[in-house]
Amino acid sequence: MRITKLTTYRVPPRWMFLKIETDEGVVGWGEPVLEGRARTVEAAVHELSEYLVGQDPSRINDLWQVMYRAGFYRGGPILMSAIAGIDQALWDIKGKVMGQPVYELLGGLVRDKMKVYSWVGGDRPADIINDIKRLREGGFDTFKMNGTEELGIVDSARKVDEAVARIAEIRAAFGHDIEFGIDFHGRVAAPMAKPLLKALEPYRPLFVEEPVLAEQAEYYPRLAEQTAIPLAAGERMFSRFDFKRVFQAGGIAIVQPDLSHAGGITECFKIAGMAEAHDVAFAPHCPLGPVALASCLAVDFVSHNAVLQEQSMGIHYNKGAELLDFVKNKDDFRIEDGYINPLRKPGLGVEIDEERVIEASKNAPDWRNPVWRHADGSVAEW
Ligand SMILES: O=C(O)C(=O)C[C@@H](O)[C@H](O)CO
Ligand SMILES: [Mg+2]
Repeated sequence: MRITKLTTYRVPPRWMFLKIETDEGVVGWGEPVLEGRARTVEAAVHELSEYLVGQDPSRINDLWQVMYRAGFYRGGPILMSAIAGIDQALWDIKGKVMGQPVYELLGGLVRDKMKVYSWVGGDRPADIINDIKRLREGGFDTFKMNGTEELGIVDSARKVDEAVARIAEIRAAFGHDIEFGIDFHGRVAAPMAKPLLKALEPYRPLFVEEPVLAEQAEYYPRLAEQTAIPLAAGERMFSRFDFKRVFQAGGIAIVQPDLSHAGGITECFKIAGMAEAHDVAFAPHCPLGPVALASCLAVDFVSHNAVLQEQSMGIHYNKGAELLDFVKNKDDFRIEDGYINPLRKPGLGVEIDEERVIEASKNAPDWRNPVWRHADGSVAEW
């Protein structure tokens, strides 16, 4: 079998699908995308296709190493997102050729179902209580929300109190009948992470995500020393080589690589293993589409330390399309009592509605995250 063609489709809300075709008619789908930089990743995918067309798609490990190493420069969000989507599509092809779901090719199930969580509250954490009430009716009991709005490198006790008040309100409304992670989303600088974590401590969130920006990872062990709240990070780390420093330094209790940003299934399966060796939980980041989610699940179902899976149903970013709009086998993604079952069809287990993808790709938006500014006009982390 040989790879014959790579086709990319940018689609709403902010995703991109990759179709890899072969000379034997087997097709694989991937989701190479970096939110807000879809066209850049698209260019990277087509540059990398020079290594792929004419090659045997079954040699995923060799193709991965060529894509990672042969271009001299490596790593980072763009190249690793491009490699990620290509890797996903190659695993999809391999599973279809062998008539097996990807998790079988990785050694089989370690669990019967996977716990998922849902976002509440949007960019500016508001209306969280009603969101939680609505989603609980759908069987969810685990959530994630933004912890703050814009926050200065050093900011007021009032801002800290506002952030904490929202969390206190949730605990007052639901007690510990629900669990939630608080995403600092890179908005909190090191000087404010300390007081904010301290003030949140009494409410015992399930985790605090990106307590500081990934480029400030040296603060993770220091912050972990001062708080019992499990710290989580990973969506802005892109390979084993980024994560190894975090494992060596300690401080992170949950790693959250994104299967569409961190080199795909081949790379994230290895990251999950590194995490397990360090007694760190694995909870892939996935605010994206169905192929990204299916790729996460393929690794979740073979990783003992996989604990939680993000999924984007109803997420505030999904304007113009929802998680399963481009999927034919929607039922396979059913969430019951906050859990999702393995996707048992061969490959990644996603049946893409190609006609719908092609139609939607004709006027795909160039999604961008907002540019936030502080009161003084300086750029604020979004
Ligand atoms: O889902 C999360 O945890 C996020 O922090 C969302 C963020 O990654 C946006 O997708 C960036 O555009
Ligand atoms: Mg996040």
